Amino acid sequence: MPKTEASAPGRICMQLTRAHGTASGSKGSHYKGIPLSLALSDTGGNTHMPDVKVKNPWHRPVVIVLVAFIAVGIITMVSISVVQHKPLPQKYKYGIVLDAGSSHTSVFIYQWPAEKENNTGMVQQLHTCNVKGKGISSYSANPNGAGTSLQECMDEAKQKIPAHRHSETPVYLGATAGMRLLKMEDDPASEKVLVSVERSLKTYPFSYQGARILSGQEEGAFGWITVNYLNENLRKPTGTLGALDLGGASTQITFVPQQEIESYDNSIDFRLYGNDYQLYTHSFLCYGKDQVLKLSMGEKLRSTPDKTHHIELKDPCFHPGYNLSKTVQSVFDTPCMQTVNMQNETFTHVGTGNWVQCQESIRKVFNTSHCPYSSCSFNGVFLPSVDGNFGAFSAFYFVMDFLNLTNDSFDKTKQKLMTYCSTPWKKIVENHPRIKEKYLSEYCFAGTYILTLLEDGYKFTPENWNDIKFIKKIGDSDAGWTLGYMLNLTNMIPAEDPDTPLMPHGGYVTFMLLFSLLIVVLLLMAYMYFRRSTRSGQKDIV
Ligand SMILES: Nc1ncnc2c1ncn2[C@@H]1O[C@H](COP(=O)(O)OP(=O)(O)OP(=O)(O)O)[C@@H](O)[C@H]1O
Repeated sequence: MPKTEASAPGRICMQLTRAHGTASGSKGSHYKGIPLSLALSDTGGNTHMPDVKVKNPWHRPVVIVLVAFIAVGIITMVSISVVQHKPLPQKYKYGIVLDAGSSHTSVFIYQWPAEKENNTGMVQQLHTCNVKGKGISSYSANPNGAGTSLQECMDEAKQKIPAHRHSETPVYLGATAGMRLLKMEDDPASEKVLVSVERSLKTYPFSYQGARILSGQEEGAFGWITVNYLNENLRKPTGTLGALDLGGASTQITFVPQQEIESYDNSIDFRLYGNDYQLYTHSFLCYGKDQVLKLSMGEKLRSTPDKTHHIELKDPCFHPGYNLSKTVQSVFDTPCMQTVNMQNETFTHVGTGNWVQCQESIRKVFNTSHCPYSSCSFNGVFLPSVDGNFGAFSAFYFVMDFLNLTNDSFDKTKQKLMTYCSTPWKKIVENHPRIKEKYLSEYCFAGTYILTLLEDGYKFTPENWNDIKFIKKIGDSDAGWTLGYMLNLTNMIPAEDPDTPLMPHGGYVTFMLLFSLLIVVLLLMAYMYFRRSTRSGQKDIV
Protein backbone atom coordinates (compact mmCIF):
# COMPACT_ATOMS: atom_id res chain seq x y z
CA MET A 1 0.00 0.00 0.00
CA PRO A 2 1.64 3.24 -1.07
CA LYS A 3 1.97 6.09 1.33
CA THR A 4 0.50 9.40 0.35
CA GLU A 5 2.94 12.20 -0.17
CA ALA A 6 0.83 14.57 1.81
CA SER A 7 0.84 12.37 4.84
CA ALA A 8 1.77 14.36 7.85
CA PRO A 9 3.27 12.80 10.95
CA GLY A 10 0.61 11.51 13.30
CA ARG A 11 -2.18 12.22 10.87
CA ILE A 12 -4.32 9.42 9.62
CA CYS A 13 -4.69 9.58 5.92
CA MET A 14 -7.51 7.84 4.11
CA GLN A 15 -7.16 6.69 0.57
CA LEU A 16 -9.75 5.04 -1.54
CA THR A 17 -8.66 2.22 -3.74
CA ARG A 18 -10.99 1.50 -6.63
CA ALA A 19 -11.92 -1.92 -7.85
CA HIS A 20 -10.07 -1.20 -11.02
CA GLY A 21 -7.38 0.82 -9.27
CA THR A 22 -4.96 2.71 -11.39
CA ALA A 23 -2.23 4.95 -9.94
CA SER A 24 -1.55 2.94 -6.82
CA GLY A 25 -0.24 0.02 -8.73
CA SER A 26 -1.74 -2.30 -6.14
CA LYS A 27 -2.91 -5.60 -7.46
CA GLY A 28 -6.53 -5.18 -8.30
CA SER A 29 -8.88 -3.78 -5.72
CA HIS A 30 -8.28 -6.28 -3.01
CA TYR A 31 -6.40 -5.79 0.17
CA LYS A 32 -6.06 -8.95 2.15
CA GLY A 33 -9.15 -10.26 0.47
CA ILE A 34 -11.41 -7.31 1.32
CA PRO A 35 -13.07 -6.01 -1.77
CA LEU A 36 -13.45 -2.29 -2.46
CA SER A 37 -11.81 -1.70 0.83
CA LEU A 38 -10.53 1.17 2.74
CA ALA A 39 -7.00 0.82 3.97
CA LEU A 40 -5.39 3.10 6.45
CA SER A 41 -1.75 3.68 6.99
CA ASP A 42 -0.35 5.50 9.94
CA THR A 43 2.72 7.59 9.94
CA GLY A 44 4.77 4.59 10.82
CA GLY A 45 3.75 2.99 7.59
CA ASN A 46 1.77 0.27 9.34
CA THR A 47 -1.31 -0.60 7.50
CA HIS A 48 -4.43 -1.74 9.33
CA MET A 49 -8.15 -2.19 8.72
CA PRO A 50 -10.21 1.02 9.22
CA ASP A 51 -13.02 1.13 11.79
CA VAL A 52 -15.67 2.16 9.21
CA LYS A 53 -18.94 0.35 8.39
CA VAL A 54 -20.19 0.12 4.79
CA LYS A 55 -23.66 1.80 4.80
CA ASN A 56 -26.76 0.03 3.45
CA PRO A 57 -27.84 2.35 0.53
CA TRP A 58 -31.52 1.98 1.58
CA HIS A 59 -30.76 3.79 4.79
CA ARG A 60 -29.66 6.96 3.10
CA PRO A 61 -32.04 9.87 3.89
CA VAL A 62 -32.44 10.80 0.24
CA VAL A 63 -33.53 7.32 -0.68
CA ILE A 64 -35.91 7.15 2.27
CA VAL A 65 -37.46 10.48 1.35
CA LEU A 66 -37.73 9.44 -2.29
CA VAL A 67 -39.42 6.17 -1.44
CA ALA A 68 -41.77 7.94 0.97
CA PHE A 69 -42.75 10.43 -1.72
CA ILE A 70 -43.39 7.71 -4.25
CA ALA A 71 -45.48 5.74 -1.75
CA VAL A 72 -47.53 8.81 -0.83
CA GLY A 73 -47.94 9.62 -4.53
CA ILE A 74 -49.18 6.14 -5.36
CA ILE A 75 -51.58 6.08 -2.39
CA THR A 76 -52.95 9.52 -3.32
CA MET A 77 -53.44 8.53 -6.94
CA VAL A 78 -55.15 5.28 -6.07
CA SER A 79 -57.44 7.04 -3.54
CA ILE A 80 -58.41 9.78 -6.01
CA SER A 81 -59.04 7.21 -8.70
CA VAL A 82 -61.28 5.16 -6.38
CA VAL A 83 -63.26 8.23 -5.23
CA GLN A 84 -63.48 9.59 -8.77
CA HIS A 85 -64.93 6.39 -10.15
CA LYS A 86 -67.29 5.70 -7.30
CA PRO A 87 -70.86 6.10 -8.68
CA LEU A 88 -72.12 9.23 -6.91
CA PRO A 89 -75.84 9.61 -6.27
CA GLN A 90 -76.98 12.17 -8.88
CA LYS A 91 -78.65 15.27 -7.45
CA TYR A 92 -81.47 16.68 -9.57
CA LYS A 93 -83.41 19.89 -9.67
CA TYR A 94 -86.96 20.02 -10.95
CA GLY A 95 -89.37 22.33 -12.74
CA ILE A 96 -93.09 22.01 -13.52
CA VAL A 97 -94.88 23.55 -16.50
CA LEU A 98 -98.62 23.26 -17.09
CA ASP A 99 -99.64 23.49 -20.73
CA ALA A 100 -103.20 24.77 -20.48
CA GLY A 101 -104.25 24.16 -24.08
CA SER A 102 -107.60 24.62 -25.78
CA SER A 103 -108.40 20.92 -25.83
CA HIS A 104 -106.78 19.79 -22.58
CA THR A 105 -104.13 20.56 -19.94
CA SER A 106 -100.89 18.60 -19.53
CA VAL A 107 -98.50 18.82 -16.60
CA PHE A 108 -94.84 18.40 -17.53
CA ILE A 109 -92.16 17.70 -14.93
CA TYR A 110 -88.59 18.41 -15.99
CA GLN A 111 -85.38 17.48 -14.23
CA TRP A 112 -81.73 18.37 -14.67
CA PRO A 113 -78.51 17.54 -12.82
CA ALA A 114 -78.18 20.09 -10.03
CA GLU A 115 -74.57 20.97 -10.86
CA LYS A 116 -75.03 21.23 -14.60
CA GLU A 117 -77.32 24.18 -15.15
CA ASN A 118 -76.58 26.21 -18.26
CA ASN A 119 -75.28 23.20 -20.12
CA THR A 120 -77.09 22.55 -23.35
CA GLY A 121 -79.12 19.37 -23.75
CA MET A 122 -79.25 18.75 -20.01
CA VAL A 123 -82.90 19.26 -19.07
CA GLN A 124 -85.05 16.20 -19.54
CA GLN A 125 -88.72 15.44 -19.21
CA LEU A 126 -89.21 13.26 -16.14
CA HIS A 127 -92.95 12.79 -16.22
CA THR A 128 -96.11 14.01 -17.90
CA CYS A 129 -99.67 13.87 -16.67
CA ASN A 130 -102.77 14.60 -18.73
CA VAL A 131 -105.44 16.41 -16.77
CA LYS A 132 -108.81 14.71 -17.09
CA GLY A 133 -111.50 16.62 -18.96
CA LYS A 134 -111.31 19.56 -21.32
CA GLY A 135 -109.03 22.59 -21.34
CA ILE A 136 -109.32 25.30 -18.67
CA SER A 137 -111.09 27.65 -21.11
CA SER A 138 -114.07 25.29 -21.07
CA TYR A 139 -114.65 26.24 -17.40
CA SER A 140 -115.80 29.78 -18.20
CA ALA A 141 -119.23 29.11 -16.68
CA ASN A 142 -117.72 27.37 -13.64
CA PRO A 143 -114.27 28.91 -13.06
CA ASN A 144 -113.63 27.03 -9.81
CA GLY A 145 -113.75 23.78 -11.74
CA ALA A 146 -110.62 24.85 -13.64
CA GLY A 147 -108.48 24.87 -10.48
CA THR A 148 -110.00 21.66 -9.13
CA SER A 149 -109.31 19.86 -12.42
CA LEU A 150 -105.55 20.22 -11.90
CA GLN A 151 -105.44 18.53 -8.50
CA GLU A 152 -104.92 14.93 -9.58
CA CYS A 153 -101.89 15.70 -11.75
CA MET A 154 -100.42 18.10 -9.18
CA ASP A 155 -100.74 15.43 -6.49
CA GLU A 156 -98.85 13.13 -8.85
CA ALA A 157 -96.14 15.78 -9.21
CA LYS A 158 -95.79 15.83 -5.42
CA GLN A 159 -95.09 12.12 -5.49
CA LYS A 160 -92.64 12.29 -8.38
CA ILE A 161 -90.46 15.09 -7.01
CA PRO A 162 -88.47 14.37 -3.83
CA ALA A 163 -89.98 16.25 -0.87
CA HIS A 164 -86.74 18.11 -0.04
CA ARG A 165 -86.85 19.71 -3.51
CA HIS A 166 -90.50 20.82 -3.39
CA SER A 167 -89.98 24.32 -2.07
CA GLU A 168 -87.38 25.18 -4.72
CA THR A 169 -89.28 23.65 -7.66
CA PRO A 170 -90.77 26.38 -9.86
CA VAL A 171 -94.31 25.91 -11.23
CA TYR A 172 -95.45 27.83 -14.31
CA LEU A 173 -98.82 27.68 -16.02
CA GLY A 174 -99.03 28.86 -19.61
CA ALA A 175 -102.39 29.03 -21.32
CA THR A 176 -102.59 29.03 -25.10
CA ALA A 177 -105.16 29.56 -27.84
CA GLY A 178 -108.24 28.37 -25.93
CA MET A 179 -107.72 31.06 -23.30
CA ARG A 180 -106.77 33.61 -25.99
CA LEU A 181 -110.17 33.02 -27.55
CA LEU A 182 -111.97 33.16 -24.19
CA LYS A 183 -110.23 36.45 -23.40
CA MET A 184 -111.40 37.85 -26.74
CA GLU A 185 -114.92 36.63 -26.09
CA ASP A 186 -115.26 37.26 -22.34
CA ASP A 187 -112.32 38.93 -20.62
CA PRO A 188 -113.69 38.74 -17.02
CA ALA A 189 -114.43 35.02 -17.44
CA SER A 190 -110.85 34.36 -18.57
CA GLU A 191 -109.58 36.30 -15.52
CA LYS A 192 -111.72 34.21 -13.19
CA VAL A 193 -110.38 31.00 -14.71
CA LEU A 194 -106.81 32.21 -14.21
CA VAL A 195 -107.53 33.19 -10.60
CA SER A 196 -108.98 29.74 -9.97
CA VAL A 197 -105.94 27.88 -11.33
CA GLU A 198 -103.63 30.22 -9.45
CA ARG A 199 -105.46 29.55 -6.17
CA SER A 200 -105.24 25.82 -6.76
CA LEU A 201 -101.53 25.82 -7.68
CA LYS A 202 -100.64 27.92 -4.66
CA THR A 203 -101.90 25.19 -2.33
CA TYR A 204 -98.98 22.97 -3.37
CA PRO A 205 -95.58 23.05 -1.68
CA PHE A 206 -93.82 24.15 -4.87
CA SER A 207 -92.56 27.60 -5.79
CA TYR A 208 -95.50 29.06 -7.72
CA GLN A 209 -94.28 31.42 -10.46
CA GLY A 210 -97.51 32.52 -12.12
CA ALA A 211 -100.27 31.61 -14.55
CA ARG A 212 -100.66 33.64 -17.73
CA ILE A 213 -101.85 33.53 -21.31
CA LEU A 214 -98.98 33.20 -23.77
CA SER A 215 -99.07 35.24 -26.95
CA GLY A 216 -99.04 33.32 -30.23
CA GLN A 217 -95.53 34.68 -30.88
CA GLU A 218 -94.28 33.31 -27.56
CA GLU A 219 -95.88 29.93 -28.23
CA GLY A 220 -94.14 29.73 -31.60
CA ALA A 221 -90.77 30.94 -30.33
CA PHE A 222 -90.68 28.65 -27.27
CA GLY A 223 -91.62 25.67 -29.45
CA TRP A 224 -88.67 26.54 -31.70
CA ILE A 225 -86.34 26.84 -28.69
CA THR A 226 -87.51 23.45 -27.39
CA VAL A 227 -86.81 21.51 -30.57
CA ASN A 228 -83.48 23.21 -31.15
CA TYR A 229 -82.40 22.81 -27.51
CA LEU A 230 -83.28 19.12 -27.55
CA ASN A 231 -81.49 18.66 -30.88
CA GLU A 232 -78.47 20.46 -29.40
CA ASN A 233 -78.47 22.98 -32.27
CA LEU A 234 -78.13 26.10 -30.16
CA ARG A 235 -74.47 25.88 -29.21
CA LYS A 236 -73.34 25.27 -32.75
CA PRO A 237 -73.67 28.14 -35.19
CA THR A 238 -74.72 25.53 -37.79
CA GLY A 239 -78.29 24.92 -38.93
CA THR A 240 -81.44 25.05 -36.85
CA LEU A 241 -84.75 23.25 -37.19
CA GLY A 242 -87.93 25.14 -38.03
CA ALA A 243 -90.92 24.43 -35.77
CA LEU A 244 -94.46 23.62 -36.94
CA ASP A 245 -97.01 23.27 -34.16
CA LEU A 246 -100.66 22.33 -34.73
CA GLY A 247 -102.85 22.75 -31.66
CA GLY A 248 -106.59 22.53 -31.23
CA ALA A 249 -107.23 26.27 -31.65
CA SER A 250 -104.09 27.72 -33.23
CA THR A 251 -101.14 26.72 -35.35
CA GLN A 252 -97.61 28.16 -35.32
CA ILE A 253 -94.80 28.30 -37.84
CA THR A 254 -91.35 29.46 -36.67
CA PHE A 255 -87.99 29.33 -38.45
CA VAL A 256 -84.81 31.23 -39.32
CA PRO A 257 -85.57 32.67 -42.77
CA GLN A 258 -83.04 33.27 -45.52
CA GLN A 259 -84.66 36.56 -46.48
CA GLU A 260 -85.58 39.79 -44.77
CA ILE A 261 -88.63 39.69 -42.49
CA GLU A 262 -90.97 42.27 -43.99
CA SER A 263 -93.43 42.54 -41.12
CA TYR A 264 -92.34 43.67 -37.67
CA ASP A 265 -94.99 41.48 -35.96
CA ASN A 266 -93.42 38.30 -37.30
CA SER A 267 -89.89 38.94 -36.14
CA ILE A 268 -88.24 37.83 -32.90
CA ASP A 269 -84.58 38.33 -32.00
CA PHE A 270 -82.70 36.06 -29.61
CA ARG A 271 -79.16 35.82 -28.37
CA LEU A 272 -78.57 32.30 -27.06
CA TYR A 273 -75.18 30.89 -26.03
CA GLY A 274 -73.46 33.77 -27.81
CA ASN A 275 -75.28 33.24 -31.13
CA ASP A 276 -77.77 35.73 -32.59
CA TYR A 277 -80.99 34.46 -34.11
CA GLN A 278 -83.64 36.35 -35.99
CA LEU A 279 -86.72 34.20 -36.13
CA TYR A 280 -89.76 34.46 -38.32
CA THR A 281 -92.85 33.35 -36.38
CA HIS A 282 -96.58 33.47 -36.86
CA SER A 283 -99.44 31.99 -34.92
CA PHE A 284 -102.74 31.58 -36.79
CA LEU A 285 -105.47 31.83 -34.19
CA CYS A 286 -108.55 29.79 -35.21
CA TYR A 287 -106.46 27.55 -37.48
CA GLY A 288 -105.86 24.77 -34.96
CA LYS A 289 -107.34 21.38 -35.81
CA ASP A 290 -110.61 21.82 -33.87
CA GLN A 291 -111.30 25.43 -34.76
CA VAL A 292 -110.61 24.97 -38.44
CA LEU A 293 -113.08 22.08 -38.51
CA LYS A 294 -115.67 24.46 -37.08
CA LEU A 295 -114.72 27.10 -39.69
CA SER A 296 -115.06 24.56 -42.45
CA MET A 297 -118.39 23.18 -41.23
CA GLY A 298 -119.69 26.68 -40.52
CA GLU A 299 -118.83 27.64 -44.09
CA LYS A 300 -120.75 24.62 -45.38
CA LEU A 301 -123.77 25.35 -43.16
CA ARG A 302 -123.71 28.99 -44.22
CA SER A 303 -123.76 28.04 -47.89
CA THR A 304 -126.71 25.66 -47.45
CA PRO A 305 -129.49 27.29 -49.51
CA ASP A 306 -132.50 26.21 -47.46
CA LYS A 307 -131.99 26.97 -43.78
CA THR A 308 -135.62 26.68 -42.86
CA HIS A 309 -135.82 22.89 -42.94
CA HIS A 310 -133.72 20.28 -41.21
CA ILE A 311 -130.28 20.36 -42.76
CA GLU A 312 -128.42 17.30 -43.89
CA LEU A 313 -124.87 18.55 -44.18
CA LYS A 314 -123.07 16.46 -46.80
CA ASP A 315 -119.39 16.53 -45.89
CA PRO A 316 -116.70 15.12 -48.23
CA CYS A 317 -114.17 15.21 -45.32
CA PHE A 318 -116.06 12.49 -43.41
CA HIS A 319 -116.25 8.83 -44.38
CA PRO A 320 -119.16 7.43 -46.43
CA GLY A 321 -121.70 5.99 -43.99
CA TYR A 322 -120.80 8.51 -41.26
CA ASN A 323 -124.04 10.00 -40.01
CA LEU A 324 -124.40 11.95 -36.79
CA SER A 325 -126.81 14.52 -35.42
CA LYS A 326 -125.01 17.61 -34.12
CA THR A 327 -126.11 20.94 -32.70
CA VAL A 328 -125.66 24.12 -34.67
CA GLN A 329 -124.37 25.67 -31.47
CA SER A 330 -121.48 23.16 -31.35
CA VAL A 331 -120.22 24.58 -34.65
CA PHE A 332 -120.73 28.26 -33.94
CA ASP A 333 -119.71 28.38 -30.27
CA THR A 334 -116.50 30.17 -31.15
CA PRO A 335 -115.38 33.75 -31.62
CA CYS A 336 -113.57 32.56 -34.76
CA MET A 337 -116.68 33.15 -36.89
CA GLN A 338 -120.02 34.85 -36.85
CA THR A 339 -123.02 32.72 -36.06
CA VAL A 340 -125.58 32.02 -38.72
CA ASN A 341 -129.33 32.13 -38.25
CA MET A 342 -130.92 28.74 -38.69
CA GLN A 343 -134.40 27.59 -37.95
CA ASN A 344 -133.31 24.31 -36.40
CA GLU A 345 -131.03 23.73 -33.50
CA THR A 346 -129.60 20.53 -34.92
CA PHE A 347 -128.42 19.22 -38.26
CA THR A 348 -127.32 15.83 -39.54
CA HIS A 349 -123.67 15.52 -40.41
CA VAL A 350 -123.37 13.05 -43.29
CA GLY A 351 -120.04 11.84 -44.68
CA THR A 352 -119.48 11.39 -48.43
CA GLY A 353 -115.74 10.58 -48.33
CA ASN A 354 -114.38 12.49 -51.33
CA TRP A 355 -110.84 13.70 -50.81
CA VAL A 356 -110.67 16.12 -53.78
CA GLN A 357 -113.89 17.85 -52.72
CA CYS A 358 -112.70 17.84 -49.12
CA GLN A 359 -109.52 19.70 -50.06
CA GLU A 360 -111.57 22.20 -52.10
CA SER A 361 -113.78 22.89 -49.08
CA ILE A 362 -110.77 23.35 -46.82
CA ARG A 363 -109.14 25.80 -49.24
CA LYS A 364 -112.12 28.08 -48.65
CA VAL A 365 -110.97 28.81 -45.08
CA PHE A 366 -107.75 30.37 -46.40
CA ASN A 367 -108.17 33.87 -47.70
CA THR A 368 -105.56 34.36 -50.40
CA SER A 369 -107.14 37.35 -52.09
CA HIS A 370 -104.75 39.99 -50.75
CA CYS A 371 -101.09 40.19 -49.78
CA PRO A 372 -99.43 43.48 -48.78
CA TYR A 373 -95.94 41.85 -48.82
CA SER A 374 -93.72 40.22 -51.42
CA SER A 375 -95.12 36.82 -50.38
CA CYS A 376 -97.87 35.64 -48.04
CA SER A 377 -99.19 32.46 -46.51
CA PHE A 378 -102.88 33.36 -46.22
CA ASN A 379 -105.12 36.02 -44.66
CA GLY A 380 -102.56 38.69 -45.72
CA VAL A 381 -99.82 37.32 -43.42
CA PHE A 382 -96.21 37.71 -44.57
CA LEU A 383 -94.32 34.44 -45.10
CA PRO A 384 -90.71 34.15 -46.25
CA SER A 385 -89.86 31.07 -48.29
CA VAL A 386 -89.59 27.97 -46.12
CA ASP A 387 -85.95 26.87 -45.97
CA GLY A 388 -84.21 23.98 -44.24
CA ASN A 389 -85.59 21.20 -42.11
CA PHE A 390 -88.73 21.47 -40.01
CA GLY A 391 -89.99 19.53 -37.02
CA ALA A 392 -93.80 19.22 -37.08
CA PHE A 393 -95.35 18.26 -33.76
CA SER A 394 -98.56 18.12 -31.66
CA ALA A 395 -101.52 17.37 -33.95
CA PHE A 396 -99.24 17.38 -37.01
CA TYR A 397 -97.71 14.26 -35.49
CA PHE A 398 -100.86 12.71 -33.91
CA VAL A 399 -102.71 12.78 -37.23
CA MET A 400 -99.90 11.88 -39.64
CA ASP A 401 -98.74 9.09 -37.33
CA PHE A 402 -102.24 7.59 -37.14
CA LEU A 403 -102.54 7.76 -40.93
CA ASN A 404 -99.06 6.21 -41.30
CA LEU A 405 -97.94 9.18 -43.38
CA THR A 406 -94.86 10.34 -41.46
CA ASN A 407 -92.33 9.01 -43.99
CA ASP A 408 -94.09 9.19 -47.34
CA SER A 409 -93.44 11.38 -50.36
CA PHE A 410 -95.86 14.16 -51.14
CA ASP A 411 -97.59 12.19 -53.93
CA LYS A 412 -97.86 9.04 -51.84
CA THR A 413 -99.34 11.08 -48.98
CA LYS A 414 -102.03 12.44 -51.30
CA GLN A 415 -102.81 9.01 -52.71
CA LYS A 416 -103.08 7.35 -49.31
CA LEU A 417 -105.32 10.13 -48.02
CA MET A 418 -107.64 9.72 -51.00
CA THR A 419 -108.01 6.02 -50.32
CA TYR A 420 -108.42 6.56 -46.58
CA CYS A 421 -111.14 9.22 -46.91
CA SER A 422 -113.19 7.03 -49.25
CA THR A 423 -113.08 4.05 -46.86
CA PRO A 424 -116.54 3.36 -45.38
CA TRP A 425 -116.99 4.56 -41.79
CA LYS A 426 -118.10 1.09 -40.66
CA LYS A 427 -114.81 -0.39 -41.81
CA ILE A 428 -112.81 2.37 -40.15
CA VAL A 429 -114.53 1.70 -36.81
CA GLU A 430 -113.98 -2.04 -37.20
CA ASN A 431 -110.30 -1.56 -37.95
CA HIS A 432 -109.71 0.76 -34.98
CA PRO A 433 -111.99 -0.36 -32.16
CA ARG A 434 -109.87 1.24 -29.45
CA ILE A 435 -109.51 4.76 -30.88
CA LYS A 436 -111.88 7.46 -29.65
CA GLU A 437 -114.68 7.83 -32.23
CA LYS A 438 -114.37 11.62 -32.21
CA TYR A 439 -110.70 11.42 -33.23
CA LEU A 440 -111.38 8.58 -35.64
CA SER A 441 -114.10 10.43 -37.51
CA GLU A 442 -111.86 13.49 -37.96
CA TYR A 443 -108.60 11.98 -39.30
CA CYS A 444 -109.66 12.33 -42.95
CA PHE A 445 -110.46 16.00 -42.41
CA ALA A 446 -107.37 16.61 -40.24
CA GLY A 447 -104.97 14.85 -42.65
CA THR A 448 -106.37 16.81 -45.59
CA TYR A 449 -106.15 20.05 -43.62
CA ILE A 450 -102.50 19.36 -42.72
CA LEU A 451 -101.59 18.68 -46.35
CA THR A 452 -103.44 21.79 -47.53
CA LEU A 453 -101.99 24.04 -44.81
CA LEU A 454 -98.45 22.90 -45.59
CA GLU A 455 -98.83 23.04 -49.37
CA ASP A 456 -101.18 25.97 -50.00
CA GLY A 457 -100.59 27.89 -46.78
CA TYR A 458 -96.85 27.51 -46.17
CA LYS A 459 -95.88 26.73 -49.79
CA PHE A 460 -94.08 23.46 -49.21
CA THR A 461 -93.64 21.63 -52.50
CA PRO A 462 -93.32 17.94 -53.47
CA GLU A 463 -89.54 18.62 -53.62
CA ASN A 464 -89.09 19.84 -50.05
CA TRP A 465 -91.98 17.88 -48.51
CA ASN A 466 -89.55 15.43 -46.93
CA ASP A 467 -87.72 18.29 -45.16
CA ILE A 468 -90.66 18.10 -42.76
CA LYS A 469 -90.08 15.57 -39.98
CA PHE A 470 -93.19 14.62 -38.03
CA ILE A 471 -92.01 14.27 -34.46
CA LYS A 472 -93.57 13.62 -31.09
CA LYS A 473 -90.52 13.45 -28.86
CA ILE A 474 -86.85 14.26 -29.08
CA GLY A 475 -85.07 11.90 -26.71
CA ASP A 476 -87.41 11.52 -23.77
CA SER A 477 -88.95 14.98 -24.03
CA ASP A 478 -92.07 16.00 -25.90
CA ALA A 479 -91.72 18.58 -28.64
CA GLY A 480 -93.83 21.60 -27.63
CA TRP A 481 -93.47 25.08 -26.17
CA THR A 482 -93.29 24.09 -22.48
CA LEU A 483 -89.61 23.17 -22.20
CA GLY A 484 -88.50 26.33 -24.05
CA TYR A 485 -90.72 28.39 -21.75
CA MET A 486 -89.16 26.93 -18.62
CA LEU A 487 -85.60 27.23 -19.95
CA ASN A 488 -86.25 30.88 -20.64
CA LEU A 489 -87.87 31.69 -17.30
CA THR A 490 -85.21 29.90 -15.28
CA ASN A 491 -82.45 31.61 -17.33
CA MET A 492 -81.15 28.20 -18.22
CA ILE A 493 -80.19 29.32 -21.71
CA PRO A 494 -77.80 32.21 -21.16
CA ALA A 495 -77.30 34.87 -23.84
CA GLU A 496 -73.58 34.19 -23.75
CA ASP A 497 -71.90 30.83 -23.77
CA PRO A 498 -70.72 30.13 -20.23
CA ASP A 499 -66.91 29.88 -19.87
CA THR A 500 -65.83 26.29 -19.79
CA PRO A 501 -62.73 25.13 -17.83
CA LEU A 502 -59.68 24.02 -19.85
CA MET A 503 -60.11 20.40 -18.87
CA PRO A 504 -62.69 18.36 -16.98
CA HIS A 505 -62.34 18.17 -13.20
CA GLY A 506 -61.11 14.56 -13.14
CA GLY A 507 -58.52 15.30 -15.83
CA TYR A 508 -57.40 18.38 -13.95
CA VAL A 509 -56.83 16.45 -10.70
CA THR A 510 -54.90 13.69 -12.48
CA PHE A 511 -52.81 16.21 -14.40
CA MET A 512 -51.89 18.18 -11.27
CA LEU A 513 -51.01 15.02 -9.37
CA LEU A 514 -48.78 13.55 -12.06
CA PHE A 515 -47.13 16.88 -12.65
CA SER A 516 -46.39 17.33 -8.92
CA LEU A 517 -44.88 13.85 -8.74
CA LEU A 518 -42.72 14.56 -11.76
CA ILE A 519 -41.41 17.75 -10.14
CA VAL A 520 -40.59 15.88 -6.91
CA VAL A 521 -38.72 13.17 -8.84
CA LEU A 522 -36.78 15.78 -10.79
CA LEU A 523 -35.87 17.63 -7.59
CA LEU A 524 -34.61 14.43 -6.00
CA MET A 525 -32.58 13.56 -9.07
CA ALA A 526 -31.10 17.02 -9.07
CA TYR A 527 -30.25 16.70 -5.39
CA MET A 528 -28.55 13.34 -5.89
CA TYR A 529 -26.61 14.63 -8.86
CA PHE A 530 -25.51 17.61 -6.81
CA ARG A 531 -24.34 15.35 -3.94
CA ARG A 532 -22.43 13.07 -6.23
CA SER A 533 -20.65 15.91 -7.97
CA THR A 534 -19.71 17.52 -4.62
CA ARG A 535 -18.23 14.21 -3.45
CA SER A 536 -16.21 13.67 -6.59
CA GLY A 537 -15.05 17.29 -6.26
CA GLN A 538 -13.86 16.51 -2.75
CA LYS A 539 -12.08 13.39 -3.98
CA ASP A 540 -10.30 15.38 -6.68
CA ILE A 541 -9.18 17.85 -4.06
CA VAL A 542 -8.00 15.01 -1.83
N1 LIG B 1 -104.17 10.89 -30.48
C1 LIG B 1 -104.74 11.92 -31.07
N2 LIG B 1 -105.27 11.78 -32.30
C2 LIG B 1 -105.85 12.81 -32.91
N3 LIG B 1 -105.95 14.03 -32.42
C3 LIG B 1 -105.43 14.22 -31.19
C4 LIG B 1 -104.79 13.19 -30.46
N4 LIG B 1 -104.38 13.69 -29.28
C5 LIG B 1 -104.74 14.98 -29.27
N5 LIG B 1 -105.39 15.31 -30.42
C6 LIG B 1 -105.91 16.60 -30.84
O1 LIG B 1 -104.83 17.32 -31.40
C7 LIG B 1 -105.06 18.70 -31.21
C8 LIG B 1 -103.82 19.33 -30.66
O2 LIG B 1 -103.62 18.90 -29.35
P1 LIG B 1 -102.74 19.78 -28.38
O3 LIG B 1 -102.85 19.22 -27.04
O4 LIG B 1 -101.41 19.96 -28.99
O5 LIG B 1 -103.49 21.16 -28.52
P2 LIG B 1 -103.90 22.21 -27.42
O6 LIG B 1 -102.72 22.54 -26.61
O7 LIG B 1 -105.10 21.74 -26.70
O8 LIG B 1 -104.32 23.40 -28.37
P3 LIG B 1 -103.79 24.91 -28.47
O9 LIG B 1 -102.31 24.85 -28.46
O10 LIG B 1 -104.33 25.38 -29.75
O11 LIG B 1 -104.34 25.63 -27.28
C9 LIG B 1 -106.28 18.84 -30.35
O12 LIG B 1 -107.36 19.13 -31.20
C10 LIG B 1 -106.44 17.47 -29.74
O13 LIG B 1 -107.80 17.18 -29.50
